Amino acid sequence: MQANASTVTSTPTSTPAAPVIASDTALVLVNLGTPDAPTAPAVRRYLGEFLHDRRVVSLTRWLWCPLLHFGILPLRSPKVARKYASIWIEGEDGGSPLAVYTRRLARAVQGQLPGLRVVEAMRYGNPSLAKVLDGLREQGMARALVLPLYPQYSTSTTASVGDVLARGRGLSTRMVEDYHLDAGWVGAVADSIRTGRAGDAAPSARHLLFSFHGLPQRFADQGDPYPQQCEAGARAIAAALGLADDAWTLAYQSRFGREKWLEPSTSATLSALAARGVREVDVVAPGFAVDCLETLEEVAMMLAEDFARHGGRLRYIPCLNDGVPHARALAAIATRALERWP
Ligand SMILES: C=CC1=C(C)c2cc3[nH]c(cc4nc(cc5[nH]c(cc1n2)c(C)c5CCC(=O)O)C(CCC(=O)O)=C4C)c(C)c3C=C
Ligand SMILES: [Fe+2]
Ligand SMILES: [Fe+2]
Repeated sequence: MQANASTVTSTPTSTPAAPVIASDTALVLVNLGTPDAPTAPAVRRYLGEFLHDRRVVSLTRWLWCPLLHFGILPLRSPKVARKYASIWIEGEDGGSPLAVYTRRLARAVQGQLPGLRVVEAMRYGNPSLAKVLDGLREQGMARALVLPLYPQYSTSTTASVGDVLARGRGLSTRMVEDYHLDAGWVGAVADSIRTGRAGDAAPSARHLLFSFHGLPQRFADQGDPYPQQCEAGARAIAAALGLADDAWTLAYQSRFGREKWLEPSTSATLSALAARGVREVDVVAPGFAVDCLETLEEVAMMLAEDFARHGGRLRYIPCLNDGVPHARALAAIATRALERWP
């Protein structure tokens, strides 16, 4: 079988999904990946794989490998492991939130698409995308529609998933490139914000901060469409909520390393809002399909504590996770992509 990796961009439509029945086709939901345990060795394994990807860090290996192996991995892994421990989900179906919610989301999407095999995979760590594709081929599947759980396209994330597909795994593959303006997804995020604000006396009196994962500015300078897609998506969600321009702000979080990253940063934006006398802020993170270290620990814990020190109250609005609106939106995106795949 000839491997064939090509791409599909999601169109902004809310057409309901017609039932898909395809016994030789699988839908693979791919997320970034996460450690298998909240321990320094497990975090080191995961970060080691992630930070060796040239799509993520393109520095020459002569410079980067010594920095990574003798500085970043030994110093960062124990610190980050403690952060994971603070958000780890206990129990039989437990684990890192990113893994748990991705697993549950795949089950929820499977519930929406009974005629199709739906599986989850991770770009780094387990279950590895390459192994999942090999397993599907061994089970007799001929085609895999790959849906990276990144609403906005970036070379550091989406294109890196494409790299795995381009290596060829004996399956015919297609990838959904982005869905930042998909009407079903925009509506689901807007509804989650409405739900978060449901009990408020004056829901739109609170400021809404869209916090997206950041990226080195260099990526944007080289043509990565990520910031434009974050802006367009946030504008569409704000419009769906009927928010005035001064009722919301967009910012970027999770800076890593010394390079200049996209601005403004979420933490500087919160300080500026506090300085302006804004005391009530809702933070939503529509770049993250499911809750993870960057939302639960960085935003809902650390940034909320910082904002409280400024006298404010930060309310974190959870990601869409494994909720039915999310599963429906992704199922509709996948269905339309399959309809365009003869
Ligand atoms: C140069 C480094 C990084 C780039 C570029 C980057 C882009 C990027 N990342 C996400 C989504 C996630 N990142 C997560 C964790 C994370 N990200 C980086 C670095 C870069 N990310 C690091 C080092 C880490 C690990 C944590 C840490 O050490 O601080 C996660 C959470 C994973 C989890 O286990 O919960 C997500 C999700 C996007 C969408 C993106 C580009 C747009
Ligand atoms: Fe190395
Ligand atoms: Fe990241």
